[in-house]
Amino acid sequence: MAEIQIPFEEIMDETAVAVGMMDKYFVYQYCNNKMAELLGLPVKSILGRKQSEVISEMYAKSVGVKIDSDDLKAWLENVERMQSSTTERQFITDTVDGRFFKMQRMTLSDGGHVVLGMDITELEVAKQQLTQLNEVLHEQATTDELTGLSNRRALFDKVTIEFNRAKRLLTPLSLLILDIDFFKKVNDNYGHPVGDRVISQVADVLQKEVREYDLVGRLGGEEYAVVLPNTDAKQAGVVAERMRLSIENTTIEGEQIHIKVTCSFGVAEICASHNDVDDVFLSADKALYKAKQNGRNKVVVA
Ligand SMILES: Nc1nc2c(ncn2[C@@H]2O[C@H](COP(=O)(O)OP(=O)(O)OP(=O)(O)O)[C@@H](O)[C@H]2O)c(=O)[nH]1
Repeated sequence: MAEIQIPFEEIMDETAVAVGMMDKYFVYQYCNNKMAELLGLPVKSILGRKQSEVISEMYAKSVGVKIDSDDLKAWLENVERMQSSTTERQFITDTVDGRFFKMQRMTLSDGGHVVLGMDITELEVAKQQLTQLNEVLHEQATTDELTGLSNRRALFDKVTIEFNRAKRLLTPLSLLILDIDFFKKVNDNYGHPVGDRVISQVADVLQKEVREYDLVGRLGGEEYAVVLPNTDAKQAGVVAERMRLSIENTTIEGEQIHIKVTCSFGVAEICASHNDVDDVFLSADKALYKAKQNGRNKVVVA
């Protein structure tokens, strides 16, 4: 059988894979065009030189692989330590000019090292765009457009998480439900857009009154809920009273309009008789109903 001659040089020059070979002292013995492009240096300035020298030149000229460190010496030592301690490693590296490469490094039986790199920039960029898009979609799915507060769904999710945690850890958890009093009159007297502004400004007031781990959400219309982890009914009543006063003292300004509104609050702390989140909402809702019955602009604790 005739011996097959494989044109390695030709293949290496045409392949999309970056290929570099070093001996056991990390001196470059081979480097194809694609690897030279990855390192941002000409082939002739790579061959016969130690990896550390090549990396230092790359760093000094701000080309090739991005080195996220101010301490090049420590960075190099770390690279060589890793290269000596493992026989194979895969990782993703990015370059100063914004490309991404999936790298594979192998130690050969003679102690030499082979480094392969595949340009995956398109894939990485698509992945980043997808992540950003997911964040936007998540934001849209959980945020109330008018007020920027959490929407009903996100609020229920949060209450569910906190409900389960509180039951497990035996810590208190309170829920406030509040509703703007006689809001229909605001719409009737000033129109729907002004009504929207009122809903939005009340949301701002509520948001200012809570701690960072509390959650204010809009249940819909002119109704809101506030989740207060680690808070018993007495403390929640104090928060609700503070919110009630703050809203009462706020004037909503617009073109030639100065509107004052009040809110009624229902407060419920979770207790043994609450089997699920719906039970807590029901208790807070009943308290809110009482607040309305008792003349509005009131806080009623269940
Ligand atoms: N501007 C505006 N109005 C809304 C929105 N959602 C619901 N509404 C209005 O809010 C009003 C709520 O009225 P009611 O449920 O009768 O309650 P209320 O007038 O506040 O009376 P009480 O709650 O009993 O004090 C209705 O007129 C709804 O049309 C909204 O997103 N924007």
